[in-house]
Amino acid sequence: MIQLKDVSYVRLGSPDLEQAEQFATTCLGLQIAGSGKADLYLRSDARAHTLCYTEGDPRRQTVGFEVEDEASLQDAASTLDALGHAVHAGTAEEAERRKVKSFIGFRDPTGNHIELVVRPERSGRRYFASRDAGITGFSHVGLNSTDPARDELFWTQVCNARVSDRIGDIPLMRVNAIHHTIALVRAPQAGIQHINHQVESSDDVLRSYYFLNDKRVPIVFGPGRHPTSGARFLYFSGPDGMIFEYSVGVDEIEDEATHRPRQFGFEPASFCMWGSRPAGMALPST
Ligand SMILES: CC(C)c1ccc(C(=O)O)c(O)c1O
Ligand SMILES: [Fe+2]
Repeated sequence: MIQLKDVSYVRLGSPDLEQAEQFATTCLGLQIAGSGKADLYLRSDARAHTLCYTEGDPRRQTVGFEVEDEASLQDAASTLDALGHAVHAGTAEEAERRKVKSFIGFRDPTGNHIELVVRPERSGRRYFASRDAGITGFSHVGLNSTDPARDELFWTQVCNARVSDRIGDIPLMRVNAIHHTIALVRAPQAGIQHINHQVESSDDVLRSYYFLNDKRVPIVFGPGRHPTSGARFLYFSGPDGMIFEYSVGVDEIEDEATHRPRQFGFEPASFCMWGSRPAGMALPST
């Protein structure tokens, strides 16, 4: 069984790196960590980078997850290969571009590009962004799924993710004590459904609501509170239609052995207990 330790980074293709940089620094509140020929690296926490915009097709979206060590990576490659997933062994140059020691790439059953990485770089410098959004770190992703039940089996039985809760057929899955690191949301094709950063306080969520409104950044859901993780949240859209979420107060699963996933109905109250309705996200709004 593959053991995922944490989500590590997201790589997003973008035709306009300048626009991506502008949004990431002045709206989202990330810090530029450097740039390569066609790459823009951004930080949100102690890691060297957690988001990389790379010049190109915005449909090219990848999520990286950390595994323990080189032996675990090789085991993962064999497991995936045996299950019929084409596995790409990252070259030294590709690993350098990802600021990791080594990695493999494959697609999940929906076709999402996933990378497993060993020894992602950390930074000796403190994360310090020019816009103070209160970000404490990159925390989870929503992944599109053409068949959430099938993909849940892949993530739980092959990658050792555990379901913390379900909303309709959306599983919220953890890979460590944090309530969820991956959510699978039904969609017609592969892609990243949203990217979550944790912020320090509810004040940060509400401050950003007014700040982003002022900047004419489309707010697509919230401010609100998820009954599942308990987090207060705000979703807004960025370059190439990518949805970003700030949230604070995500539960931790205290007892791994006894936790039983709760089933919530596929209805607005299961996504927000305050009555906020999603607009511009493919979620139930009535
Ligand atoms: C996939 C959706 C929109 C969702 C639902 C619940 C939570 C949570 O409990 O924190 C999320 O973070 C979500 O993104
Ligand atoms: Fe989320």
